[in-house]
Amino acid sequence: MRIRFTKMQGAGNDFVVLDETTQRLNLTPAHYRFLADRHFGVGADQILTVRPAPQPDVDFEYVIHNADGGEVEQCGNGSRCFVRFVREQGLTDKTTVRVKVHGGVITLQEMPDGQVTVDMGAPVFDLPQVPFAAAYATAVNDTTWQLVLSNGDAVKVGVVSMGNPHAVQVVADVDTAPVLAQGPLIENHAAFPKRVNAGFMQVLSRNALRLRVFERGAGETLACGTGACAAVVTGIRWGLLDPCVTVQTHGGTLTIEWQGGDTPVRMIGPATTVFNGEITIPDTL
Ligand SMILES: N[C@@H](CCC[C@H](N)C(=O)O)C(=O)O
Repeated sequence: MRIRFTKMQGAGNDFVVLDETTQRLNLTPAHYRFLADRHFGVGADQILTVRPAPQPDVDFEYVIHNADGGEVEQCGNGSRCFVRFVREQGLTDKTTVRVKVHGGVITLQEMPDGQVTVDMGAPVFDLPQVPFAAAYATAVNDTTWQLVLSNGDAVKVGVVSMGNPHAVQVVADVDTAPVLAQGPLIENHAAFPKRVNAGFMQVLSRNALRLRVFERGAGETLACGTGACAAVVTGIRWGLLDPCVTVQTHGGTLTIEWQGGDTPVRMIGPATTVFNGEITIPDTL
């Protein structure tokens, strides 16, 4: 099967974007893994598939698959690339677009300077909704949990859903933080029945932090948009951050705003088309 795709990136978190607005491609998890493969396919952290609106109050739906082929609920950097894609491909001329993803409905706005602003909705702390199984952790206080990892490390995390699950910890220095050692152990910890994205944040000031995220189903990425939202929300709850924070990642900078409570998290960041292409998916997959 030969398919067209667009390669995009947002702060270095990279995507293969597929257009299913007129016809379904009927791809399998093996096909998504092939597209994401950096040696045999195109290479991407996630595959984004754009579909027609499934309900009257949105403009489109898009579906997210991680590099491991699993379908997930939300993708912050991907959502900015999604809106750039539908505008560049002539699928809409709106600058404000509402889209349904598995994790809810989000609103995106392309700004005159090319940045994209996303209303990510309110963070969810209700443990069953994250989902988080508290029986496998120890409560430190109302907003902090201690997890014991299978290598014996004990880590203190904030747990939040931004449509997808996140566990965030504070580290002294992201450059030396044990992201690759602890990331997979946190991702697969029994407290997270759907696995989790593991964030490591270094607080620089009340308005700036550095962040690395070991993503569920993708490993460490250059940036994670929902991870940036989760880190800022956690830092605000812990009294470390003010409502507007610059998040520095290995792939670029995002601005995250949250006024607390049930208010939505706002994310501002870049979205770039890298190239358009065609690829043959082997029949053997
Ligand atoms: N890179 C994304 C998050 C993609 C999904 C995540 N790996 C998950 O499994 O929830 C972002 O920018 O938010």
